[in-house]
Amino acid sequence: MAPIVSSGQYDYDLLVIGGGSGGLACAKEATGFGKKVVVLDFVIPSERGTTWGIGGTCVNVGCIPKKLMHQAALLGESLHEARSYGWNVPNSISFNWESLVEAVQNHIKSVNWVTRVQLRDKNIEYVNGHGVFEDAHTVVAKMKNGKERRITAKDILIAVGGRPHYPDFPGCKEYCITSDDIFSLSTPPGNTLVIGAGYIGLECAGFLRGLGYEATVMVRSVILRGFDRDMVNLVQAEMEEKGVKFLIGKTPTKVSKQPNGKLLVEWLGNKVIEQGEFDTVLVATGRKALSKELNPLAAGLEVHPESGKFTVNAEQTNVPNIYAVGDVLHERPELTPVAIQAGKLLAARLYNGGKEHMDYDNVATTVFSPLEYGCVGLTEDEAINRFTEDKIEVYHAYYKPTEFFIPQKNVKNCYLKVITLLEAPQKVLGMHFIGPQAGEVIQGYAAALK
Ligand SMILES: Cc1cc2nc3c(=O)[nH]c(=O)nc-3n(C[C@H](O)[C@H](O)[C@H](O)COP(=O)(O)OP(=O)(O)OC[C@H]3O[C@@H](n4cnc5c(N)ncnc54)[C@H](O)[C@@H]3O)c2cc1C
Ligand SMILES: NC(=O)c1ccc[n+]([C@@H]2O[C@H](COP(=O)([O-])OP(=O)(O)OC[C@H]3O[C@@H](n4cnc5c(N)ncnc54)[C@H](O)[C@@H]3O)[C@@H](O)[C@H]2O)c1
Repeated sequence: MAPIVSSGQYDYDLLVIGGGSGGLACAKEATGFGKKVVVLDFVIPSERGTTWGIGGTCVNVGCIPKKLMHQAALLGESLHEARSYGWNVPNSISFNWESLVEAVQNHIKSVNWVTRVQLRDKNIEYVNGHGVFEDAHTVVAKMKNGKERRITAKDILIAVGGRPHYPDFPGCKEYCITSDDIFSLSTPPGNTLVIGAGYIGLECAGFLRGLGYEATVMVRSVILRGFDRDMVNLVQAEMEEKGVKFLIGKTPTKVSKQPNGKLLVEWLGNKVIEQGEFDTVLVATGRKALSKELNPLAAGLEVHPESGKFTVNAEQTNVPNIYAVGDVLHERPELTPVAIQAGKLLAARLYNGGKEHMDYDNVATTVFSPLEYGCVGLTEDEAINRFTEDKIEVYHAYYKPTEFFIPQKNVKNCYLKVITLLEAPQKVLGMHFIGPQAGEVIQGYAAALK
């Protein structure tokens, strides 16, 4: 392919900071419209020293390894169930953590490699450097070997995502791991305490238990804040039946290492300090945007004082030639399809006369708990608050997967809840589904709410 030349006074038409879901989607689309594009991607090692290749959070330390470990746990469950379907499964089935990590990491490396090939094929320049603003059209890429490169561009896209947040208590950064480390952990995690009861906390505790490890979730206030309460209760019930323990209303205060190598965790519960011993402590207390590391002031960029994220209007920041997509946006869902769609639509609007804007409402999402919970639209409480109770109708259905009966699996946590609006325009306001493959199923309904 002939090299693409930039159309103006700058080195590039578009400079993308962050080679993750949103940045790569926008870069690939823009180059398809004949624009000269450069992508900067750089991973600062985690507190434990973990690092990874191009592709961002989803590919390296997010959706992909998480989904693979979730699948490994489901397979273990199926192996045991297979006996009741006539399979002669030996009594001593064993699991090897190191083999799983190797398989997962090999898959990630293949995705990293394919991404680099795609960038080369599409004539997108990839710079493995950490981008820092010098002014609104100039970014300095700082390489691992200390070298620097000044790059100018007409448009700049910020797609730097975020990294795990560490709560402030003694021993946290020193002894705890995060989702950045779990998928490449070289030794089995053993008895694990997961601090935080959001998506990551429940998903990690779920697959660790499924792989045979003791797993405890420490919950500061509520499990899965913002999700439908009836459904969350079912997710919790299912996880407890599978052996996950929940410590509710507890806040961690200290982690220290014992002479035997175990981690002693202290927490505040019922006004007294309680404690427990674990092999691994995984912190999953939300994520922090990597916006301040960009030196945003140098470009005149404003960040939200509380979230530290960028507030945008149609993905445009307060500086007209600088845009942002993905996890770095204030009050937008931190989800891969959201980052990808926003990046693609932005490129189409900037470089191909596109008119379509990103719709951040009614985004389908799934919590990959052992029994998956997929949902789209409003929760029952949100629907009542918005429309009042007499204007909505809520349909409840227990769903009994036939395949659960032979191995005598509990069917009572499989559930479907649909919330509808009775008055015009009479529509579905929310759909919530817990059951096998809920993640795949619910995606198909996202469009139904439009
Ligand atoms: C454990 C886990 C599981 C998840 N599971 C799901 C899921 O099942 N489904 C789902 O939809 N979402 C999931 N997510 C969320 C999803 O991964 C993110 O929403 C998505 O990756 C955000 O994309 P992004 O482009 O905004 O940023 P990212 O994918 O995070 O990419 C940003 C990139 O920019 C790089 N970077 C940062 N600063 C700079 C800089 N100054 N210069 C150069 N490069 C820089 C980063 O190192 C990174 O490579 C999960 C997240 C985690 C942590
Ligand atoms: N399946 C998916 O789509 C998926 C999976 C994983 C992550 N994600 C995305 O990544 C984002 C981050 O996930 P997450 O689980 O880290 O965040 P989250 O915001 O979902 O949950 C954070 C949890 O930590 C708790 N917490 C916060 N500070 C604490 C403290 N100091 N002590 C104790 N508990 C504390 C919160 O109460 C909450 O329960 C999510 O918002 C989601 O958008 C999506």
